[in-house]
Amino acid sequence: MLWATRISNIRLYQYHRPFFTVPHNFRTKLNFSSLSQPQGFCYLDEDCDDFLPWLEQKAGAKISSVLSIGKSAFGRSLFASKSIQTGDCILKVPYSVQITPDNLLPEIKSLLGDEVGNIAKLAIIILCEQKIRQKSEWAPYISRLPQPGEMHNTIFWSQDELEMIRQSSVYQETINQKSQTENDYLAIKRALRHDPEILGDITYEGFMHACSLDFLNHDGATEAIVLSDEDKQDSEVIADRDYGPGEEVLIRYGKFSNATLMLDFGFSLPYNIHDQVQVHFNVPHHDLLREMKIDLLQRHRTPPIKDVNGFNSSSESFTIKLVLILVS
Ligand SMILES: C[S@@+](CC[C@H](N)C(=O)[O-])C[C@H]1O[C@@H](n2cnc3c(N)ncnc32)[C@H](O)[C@@H]1O
Repeated sequence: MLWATRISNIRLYQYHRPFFTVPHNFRTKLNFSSLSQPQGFCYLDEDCDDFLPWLEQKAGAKISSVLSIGKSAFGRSLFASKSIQTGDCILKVPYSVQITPDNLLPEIKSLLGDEVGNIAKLAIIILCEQKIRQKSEWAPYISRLPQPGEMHNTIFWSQDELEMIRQSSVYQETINQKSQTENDYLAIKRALRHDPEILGDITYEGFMHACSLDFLNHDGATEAIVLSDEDKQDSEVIADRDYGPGEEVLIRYGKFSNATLMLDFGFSLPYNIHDQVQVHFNVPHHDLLREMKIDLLQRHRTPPIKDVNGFNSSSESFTIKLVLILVS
């Protein structure tokens, strides 16, 4: 599902997805952007030649007449197949070909308690479809999902790798996310214990992988938007500028810091205009400069970008864009 993304506030790829796997309440405005390929490389992905025709047949409507699926340094990507003008609708995806928690089979839905959230429900759908392989009505999408080794979100990092970021807030967020995923997995196993064949031998690793499926390459520096229209029941992508044939077209997952991109999507950007660092300070009450330090921190803090992870803040935690050097 080349363009599927786990879209949370966005999420999703983010995540996140023609045939987006989208928790319904996560459907939101998407911003679409473009990065020209300075190296001019655009490899068409012949393995995906049948994907758009399949999707259009399923939707009973044209999805895009100006995009092709290709490969770039970011993996599978979208390219302009012909000239595109600013304001053109590049992509129109009816809700009917977007996987959402509503696609969960009623017999499974009725077994799950409220504690199972939308991302976990999407994971169950993906696992069920994977289980029936070519019989799945989503097979052309499911078979193109990234393989576990291709995913670099921090929840897939080994403990040794995580140790390298222990000082960062991403470390704790990763631990929290792992524990949430494990709780979801156990809740699902409990709920389906009387019908174990529904999911087959679902392992925690398989579940974790399905939970993280996102599809769409990201460029954070764009103001162009795509709207999901509840009345028209579709999601549209509007070009924010002109494109020449062969230029890569990217979506903005959200105004995400590198910490969030690393946590949720497994990459970070060298120049990220939305980057932020959350710093926890402990300014002791006996510190003679306490007031001055707190005042400095208050004045230079920046409102944290509200993103999908909701990195926790406390009165002693400040989100800054500038590096402050405090000398006591
Ligand atoms: C939603 S998928 C997009 C499709 C993906 N390229 C593929 O081959 O299936 C998201 C993944 O694409 C890659 N990606 C997307 N945007 C990127 C970027 N700006 N820089 C590096 N990797 C990116 C990351 O691996 C990310 O986890």
